[in-house]
Amino acid sequence: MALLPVAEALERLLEDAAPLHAECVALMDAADRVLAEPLLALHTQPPFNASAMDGYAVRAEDVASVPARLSVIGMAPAGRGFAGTVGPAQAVRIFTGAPLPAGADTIVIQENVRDRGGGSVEVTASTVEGRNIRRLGLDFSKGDVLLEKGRPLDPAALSLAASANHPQVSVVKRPLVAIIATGDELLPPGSDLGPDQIISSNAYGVAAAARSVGASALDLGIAPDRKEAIATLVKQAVDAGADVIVTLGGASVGDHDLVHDVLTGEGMTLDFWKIAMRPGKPLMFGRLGDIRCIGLPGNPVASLVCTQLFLKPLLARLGGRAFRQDMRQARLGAAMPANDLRQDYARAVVSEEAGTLLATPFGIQDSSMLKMLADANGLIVREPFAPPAATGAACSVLMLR
Ligand SMILES: Nc1nc2c(c(=O)[nH]1)N[C@H]1C(S)=C(S)[C@@H](COP(=O)(O)OP(=O)(O)OC[C@H]3O[C@@H](n4cnc5c(N)ncnc54)[C@H](O)[C@@H]3O)O[C@H]1N2
Ligand code: MOO
Repeated sequence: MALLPVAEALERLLEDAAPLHAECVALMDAADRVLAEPLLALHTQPPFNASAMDGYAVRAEDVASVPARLSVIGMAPAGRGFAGTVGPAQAVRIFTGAPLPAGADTIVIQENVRDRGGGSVEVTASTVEGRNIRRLGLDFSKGDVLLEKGRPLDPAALSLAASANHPQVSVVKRPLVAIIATGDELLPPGSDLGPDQIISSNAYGVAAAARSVGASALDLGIAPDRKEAIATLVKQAVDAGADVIVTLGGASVGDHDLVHDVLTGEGMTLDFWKIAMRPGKPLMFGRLGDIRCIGLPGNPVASLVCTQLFLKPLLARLGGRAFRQDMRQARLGAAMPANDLRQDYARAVVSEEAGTLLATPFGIQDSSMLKMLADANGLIVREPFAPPAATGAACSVLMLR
């Protein structure tokens, strides 16, 4: 099978990826979820003309010239409006958030009022009509579209939804990604390693990357290199309702690379396998009914680079979220040799020097080396067959953090 260009692979992966179905969640549990439909105001806010200050509700004409004597005829705290009407030379003691009493048109702040005793006050500074009043509907009116479909529910959006009287909201289901590691040599962190064994690391980074774009991750553990063992975990993933099954390792061409056979045996239709990319060549993609299956290469760096390039955009799309790689233009901090047919993603340290980004690739780019990936903050992207590039040449960088 010829190696598929990266852009084409991504296009095929995302081809019909649309937001998953909607579900209703309580507003208190809706943080960072994505609205599945526009959110409309169920009422008008404020629902009445309200005082914006602590002070006195008055008629502007009574305080046009100061000092002005007024008699206080009642009180209006927030939550308990004054039932009567403010007449000439009268005032109502009022507090922030209380409804404006009938007859009053202005709030004088208490700092500008002196208590004269016997229910009488003196206004010491003139106030323009309508001052310190929050008008009915100042914030929004019933029926207004307050938040668009696709909006992630950040703190301001959540409080707005609450103030528009929504106890729950319709949000896009979080995509569920089930992760299956494969390999006889793998043991979980914390194990005593035998002579032929290594620690299984890939699932941790893949799960974290999935969660960073709003997906839920289900780690199904490690299957040894036996078809039945891998098939058992694939069935568990299906039973768990996974939207995406990610396998780790076993995607290449070795005799123990069984993932393809198992997945097709379970009914997967292969879309593509092997792409023109380094690291990440053995990437596999197929569909098992509605479930998307991504076979990530076992080499740890390859699995995380493919996660960044393919899994994150897919999960974001299924979760109704926008996703964009953070691409920057930089100068090379070291010369790079001519490239072959695979698009290269070279781990690099990107720093800013006098307003220009400098991207310096690590000398060794072995795709087993996690320390170097953790030390890198960007990937220099080199097109297939790119000619040698000198220090200082322009380059594209995909920022990782
Ligand atoms: N003859 C060829 N050999 C290889 C090719 C090739 O084209 N022809 N491709 C190489 C490339 S590129 C990669 S990447 C690897 C990927 O192969 P697999 O996806 O089949 O991965 P495995 O063979 O299972 O494992 C490779 C490597 O990674 C380690 N590994 C696997 N899973 C994990 C895990 N969950 N956590 C940590 N490390 C893991 C595994 O022990 C191996 O060392 O194939 C090349 N070979
Ligand atoms: O994906 Mo493999 O590790 O290209 O190196």
